[in-house]
Amino acid sequence: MTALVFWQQHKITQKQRNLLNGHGSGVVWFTGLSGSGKSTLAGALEEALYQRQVRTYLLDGDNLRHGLCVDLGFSEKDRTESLRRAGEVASLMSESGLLVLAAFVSPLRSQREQLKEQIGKENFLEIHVATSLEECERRDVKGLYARARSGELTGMTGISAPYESPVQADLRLHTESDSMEKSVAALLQLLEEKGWLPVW
Ligand SMILES: Nc1ncnc2c1ncn2[C@@H]1O[C@H](COP(=O)(O)OS(=O)(=O)O)[C@@H](OP(=O)(O)O)[C@H]1O
Ligand SMILES: Nc1ncnc2c1ncn2[C@@H]1O[C@H](COP(=O)(O)OP(=O)(O)O)[C@@H](O)[C@H]1O
Repeated sequence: MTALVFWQQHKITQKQRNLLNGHGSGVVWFTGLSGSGKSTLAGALEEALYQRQVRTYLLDGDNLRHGLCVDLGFSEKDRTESLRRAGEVASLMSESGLLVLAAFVSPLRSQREQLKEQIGKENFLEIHVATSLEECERRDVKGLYARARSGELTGMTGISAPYESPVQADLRLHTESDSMEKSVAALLQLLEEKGWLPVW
């Protein structure tokens, strides 16, 4: 069958937008159990970047599920589709020149590999928020673990659905031993090494 849609190559590139902004762009992808600290750390990093005059956007799984992914649940198939959509949005935002922070459980290695492919390895940093299940359950920020233990909630990541830790994350954060400030400093250093921060 002959193709019906064609890729339109436009003139202004990501690199040119980066030059205009004075900083690089890409996707900083936070993965970890519910309650591990993804949103908190991504939010703290975004504040630090704002102070450095870096243009950002924070994509949060919980928020996207109110709109773009409202039709999807938490089966493996639905999670994979939700992550694919989030990956497309993150990729477009990164191309547009933003430094995108993405906070999603993204539980399976195959899903994260897919995201890396979709977004492009050079535009992607994988951050593992490596908080133990015991600690996430102790925090139980949203009461989901209690509901999962009582049997009211099925398919809860870490309890009745799998979480596969990254083997080679670009950075692993330990919220049980390290302060938020220390984690944000490590993230900023990684972004500096990647060349995404302003040079001034
Ligand atoms: N079964 C189950 N498992 C895990 N999480 C659940 C579940 N049901 C609802 N929630 C809430 O949904 C948030 C995770 O959404 P994500 O889009 O990040 O998940 S995923 O990447 O598609 O796995 C997650 O947000 P965070 O706690 O911020 O991780 C929960 O608030
Ligand atoms: N060092 C730390 N870094 C990040 N979060 C921490 C830390 N210590 C305690 N917390 C707490 O852990 C909880 C993490 O919740 P949240 O950021 O919503 O996690 P997630 O987005 O992964 O579900 C918050 O209540 C936060 O205050």
